Amino acid sequence: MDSFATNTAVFDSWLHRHYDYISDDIAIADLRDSHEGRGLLARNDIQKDTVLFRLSRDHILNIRTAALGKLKPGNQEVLETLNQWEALILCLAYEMMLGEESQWSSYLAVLPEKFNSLMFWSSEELEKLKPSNVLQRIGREQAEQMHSKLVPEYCLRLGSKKLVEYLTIDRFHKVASIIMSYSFDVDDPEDDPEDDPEDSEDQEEEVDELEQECIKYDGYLKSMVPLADILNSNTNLVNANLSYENDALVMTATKDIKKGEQIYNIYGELPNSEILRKYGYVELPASKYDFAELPVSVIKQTFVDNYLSSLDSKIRETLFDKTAELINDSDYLDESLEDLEEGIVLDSYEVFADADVLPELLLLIQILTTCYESFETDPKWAKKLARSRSELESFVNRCILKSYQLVEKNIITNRCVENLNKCVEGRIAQYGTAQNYEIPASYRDFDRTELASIVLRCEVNCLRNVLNNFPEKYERIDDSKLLKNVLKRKAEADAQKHKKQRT
Ligand SMILES: C[S@@+](CC[C@H](N)C(=O)[O-])C[C@H]1O[C@@H](n2cnc3c(N)ncnc32)[C@H](O)[C@@H]1O
Repeated sequence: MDSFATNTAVFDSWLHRHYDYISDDIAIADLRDSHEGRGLLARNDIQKDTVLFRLSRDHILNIRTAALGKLKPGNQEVLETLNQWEALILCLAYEMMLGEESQWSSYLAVLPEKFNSLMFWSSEELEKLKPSNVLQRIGREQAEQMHSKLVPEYCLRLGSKKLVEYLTIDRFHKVASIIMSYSFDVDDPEDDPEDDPEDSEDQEEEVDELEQECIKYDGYLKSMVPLADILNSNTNLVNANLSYENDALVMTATKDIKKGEQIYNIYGELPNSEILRKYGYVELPASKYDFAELPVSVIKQTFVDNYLSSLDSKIRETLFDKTAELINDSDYLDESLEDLEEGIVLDSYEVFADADVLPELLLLIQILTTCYESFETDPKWAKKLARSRSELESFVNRCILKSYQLVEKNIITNRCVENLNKCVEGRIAQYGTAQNYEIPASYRDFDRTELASIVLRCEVNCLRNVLNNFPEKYERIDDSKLLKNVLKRKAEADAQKHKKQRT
């Protein structure tokens, strides 16, 4: 037996000694051949709704059960002032430091030592993921800040000098990555809703944002759940679900499962970029929840490049920035779109594989199209607007109003669709050769270049979907009527001016 198999066997016997119930129809399997590490397989046919295993809350690892929480009186309270990540990192690192002495040593032995998640990619490797926005979500700096907050101060407050030495930055990244890919957010049975500051108006103002970020007020505990975390994930093949009962956690089959089939959980409705970032693998041929992102910078470039070519590029950029700022500050949109707290001008817009274009993206493009088609009718006037905020404001507000009234009724103009497509094409062009990468049909031991190419190609597919399958629910109309409407006042003012000049 190699150490992989020995560790599995020791873990399996630990599970059978400690857990309330484990069905004989499931077994931990060695899936290294298909590059999935360990996983859970069905040994016999399993019917939908069958309980696969049940484990008591005493055997999950979190601040309430971990040795660090019991090391000295008051540790529970100190841990509760931290956020979920900080507290569980300290608790899990402490168990790892204890090694054989840890109550979870058989479990710790089956946790990974090597990682493919993005935190462990070099900067050259990360370059291969350009232009995906996933690069903005790696969080190395935040992790380093967290490390300097916890080590040495909190290790010492919790009474462990040894943990200061043990928890080097490299170990910290490993422990954090294990938590990222293995932990569950389990409701906290000890949570007293009365303690929740959001429920008490008097307390609400006293508790500042930082304090609210601590475990005390969360109502759940980030926890390591042995066996539940042996399940691999598949957004398309998911056939099991973990539910939380009062004193136990229960894994149940959500579909009929055939003998020999793998039992899959789902780690979240995540696109391949996020699956790679957090878990270090990708799904083939795609995740059910894939999306790409259309940055507002691409929208700006598209409008700046395609309109008002007779004006200086600086003026064109200023005009876009001011127009976008006015759309962002619009009181009318604020009131009309109560659900959209952040407004419609975002840093980027998610473009999903199999869903409609986000309504806020469509509305933004329709408003910009109405503004820019109007500007194009009189570039000199547009140049003047770039300098006069009040004049630009009243015109942009008119475009907002008229565009909103259309989009609200699922009507958009032909030019709006053209502009949306140009923005999407502009984004696709940023993917360079990844546009044509062929996603392999089956899993093999992908290197990081291949993993990056798969993520990029999945994003391109989402973008192409907009070009090829624009939702039919939108009626398309010619732009002329809308333009005439928004330009009515300008036309009247222009006519007045001409009249004056003639007399
Ligand atoms: C919660 S663990 C699942 C158990 C894990 N396979 C193990 O051997 O410990 C999550 C990790 O499993 C692997 N994994 C999960 N689902 C996978 C899949 N569909 N394909 C490949 N690897 C997967 C990834 O390495 C991921 O970081």
